[in-house]
Amino acid sequence: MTKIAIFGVGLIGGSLALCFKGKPGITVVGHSIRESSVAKYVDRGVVDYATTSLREAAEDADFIFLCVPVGNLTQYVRELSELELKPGCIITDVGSTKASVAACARGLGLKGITFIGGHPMAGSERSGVEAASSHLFENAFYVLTPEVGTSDAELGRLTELLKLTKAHIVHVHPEEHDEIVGAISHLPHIIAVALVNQIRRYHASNELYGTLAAGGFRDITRIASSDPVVWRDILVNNRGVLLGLLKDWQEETAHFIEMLEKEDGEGIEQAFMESGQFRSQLPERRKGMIHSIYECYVDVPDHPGIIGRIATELGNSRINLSNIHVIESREDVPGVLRLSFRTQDDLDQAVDKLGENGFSVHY
Ligand SMILES: NC(=O)c1ccc[n+]([C@@H]2O[C@H](COP(=O)([O-])OP(=O)(O)OC[C@H]3O[C@@H](n4cnc5c(N)ncnc54)[C@H](O)[C@@H]3O)[C@@H](O)[C@H]2O)c1
Ligand SMILES: O=C(O)C(=O)C[C@]1(C(=O)O)C=C[C@@H](O)C=C1
Repeated sequence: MTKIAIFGVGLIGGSLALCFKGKPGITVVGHSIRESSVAKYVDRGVVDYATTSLREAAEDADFIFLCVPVGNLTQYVRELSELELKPGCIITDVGSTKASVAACARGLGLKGITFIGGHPMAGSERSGVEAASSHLFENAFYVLTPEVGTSDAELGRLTELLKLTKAHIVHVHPEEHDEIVGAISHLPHIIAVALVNQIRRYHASNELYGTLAAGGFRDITRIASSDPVVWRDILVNNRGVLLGLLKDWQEETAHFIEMLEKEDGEGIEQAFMESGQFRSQLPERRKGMIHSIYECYVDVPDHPGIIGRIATELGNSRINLSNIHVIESREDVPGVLRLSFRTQDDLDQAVDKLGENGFSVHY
């Protein structure tokens, strides 16, 4: 029996657990520091069993996945290195930064066990085990950061196991990872949050800002709803890289200020042309968990029963709703529901159906 221990069964840990659980010869144990979380992991059927005991989860595990916020990773690697782990045990992590955890493991000079850093390039603005999905990693890239001394056999064992995620494994050096992922993931999160907070301030004196915010604003700001603690840790951990990237970002915005001051329409056109060309060349991710792509928003009067009514309308028409999320439910404003579907067809049918039933639906 292969025992896999998952520390932190949230969005990423829970999704990995779902990829492994129920596969022949595999037992998945979840670890949390909180009793209530342990019960939740088991209730939701994400793991075979769960415990708050670090020792019980780790001691006879073949693989240990650290899926806690980046700020807690090195502490776990240190604590695990002090335990009597199963010989050949592989410890890996899923943290969004790689240099610090790799340096920590390297510094410990682990004997009889191996640390291989990891980072699945898939996720969501949602968090917690409630958001976990066995499809999250399908067709995504999954970075591993093996060291010079990592044996091919150990790397092969982890790679073989990760086939269950249906992700594509790539090997990247930890420092190079942090530079690149800083640019394509961490910087965009900062920009999204800064933009939303800028508009939030304008909205405070005129609510039309929020009311009129449409597709463009929503498209660029989805990730501004990401988990504050997870992102605090990522940004603080990768601050060296990010400070450099933010200086470059200031240059980008300064360039726009200059073009606007000079009424340089040609320059603006050129900037849009170049960005559009580059973006269209990016490889398209044929995502397994496509539900987040097919979404619409429904304005709903704030009264009980409306979610049930919408779900029933769609169910009666055999339209498969994959997720429903209440975005705003204060008493003094109309609520907004975000409905997610797995296919464009389901989305189109839902928009028609809800429109026919008098709901105000928008993308
Ligand atoms: N969210 C994403 O899109 C994404 C994508 C790839 C990798 N990651 C990385 O995955 C890791 C987990 O992120 P997530 O999005 O699954 O977050 P999450 O909040 O959904 O899950 C985090 C888990 O860690 C536990 N936890 C929180 N604080 C803890 C602490 N102090 N000690 C022990 N456990 C603690 C939580 O109970 C939860 O089970 C992070 O390192 C993150 O950088 C996130
Ligand atoms: O799709 C999202 O919501 C994500 O934020 C996923 C995302 C990203 O920025 O692409 C976020 C953090 C990760 O470490 C990897 C992937």
